[in-house]
Amino acid sequence: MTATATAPAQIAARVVDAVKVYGTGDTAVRALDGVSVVFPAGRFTAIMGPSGSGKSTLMHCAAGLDTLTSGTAHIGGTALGALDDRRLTLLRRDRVGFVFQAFNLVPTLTVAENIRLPLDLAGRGGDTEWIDGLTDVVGLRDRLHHRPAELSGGQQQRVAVARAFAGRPDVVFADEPTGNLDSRSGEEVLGLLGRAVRRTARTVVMVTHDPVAAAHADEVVFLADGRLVDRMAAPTADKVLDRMKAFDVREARS
Ligand SMILES: Nc1ncnc2c1ncn2[C@@H]1O[C@H](COP(=O)(O)OP(=O)(O)OP(=O)(O)O)[C@@H](O)[C@H]1O
Repeated sequence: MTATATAPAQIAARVVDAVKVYGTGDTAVRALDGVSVVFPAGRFTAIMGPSGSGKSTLMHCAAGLDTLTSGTAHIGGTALGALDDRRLTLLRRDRVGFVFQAFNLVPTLTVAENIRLPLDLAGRGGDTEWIDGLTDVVGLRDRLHHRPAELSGGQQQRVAVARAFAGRPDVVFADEPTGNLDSRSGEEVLGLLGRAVRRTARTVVMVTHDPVAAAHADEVVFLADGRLVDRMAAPTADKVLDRMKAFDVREARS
């Protein structure tokens, strides 16, 4: 499988001056406090930070699952704030893939049907070569006619990864994709996310709290208190862990 004429633009997704406030008055929480970040196309980026630092909020707002209080979010060249609900739903369906901790497969459909679901929902036929290639990347060729309940957790998440890439999205957002998996299955899923990025020239943005998971990314962005505080290229688990320990020290002092 190779990058095709539909390869995305150089920036897959970005937010600029992103502010997200939940609630009002005394109970208001400033989950994002002026975050600007670019997610380059064809790269695997991990979002890390302490609990409550705004990782999921950033992902949800960047993916069009939630709206910003102020600032802008773009997928490719499209400003999400300019879209009405219907166009936002279509954008999420056609240009964004999702992988969640809980797999979220349709239990009554086979593996093959689950993988093709985004294309079928969009009424897009064809693309057999692409789906075939994806099936090989995730190593599920001999399971295509099984149902999710007949698969291990790791296999189910591999189906979810293939489904996320099925519609050739501009960007795949993964929220703690290994949170429900043992470490071996988790490693497999992370390895295949990296392979999918390299082999298909697609883009992955992954939220994780696990330094070992983050080390699979090309780059890690660090959030603290709703702000972007650092970026790290070519991460290793040890380097990421050291950076996270600095947050713990700072929190312990404050
Ligand atoms: N729907 C909501 N209503 C009110 N506050 C919220 C809501 N969602 C998140 N928050 C608050 O916003 C802040 C950031 O939350 P967020 O879930 O984005 O952090 P996180 O870094 O993903 O945390 P974790 O690693 O624990 O999942 C937290 O203080 C959280 O309590």
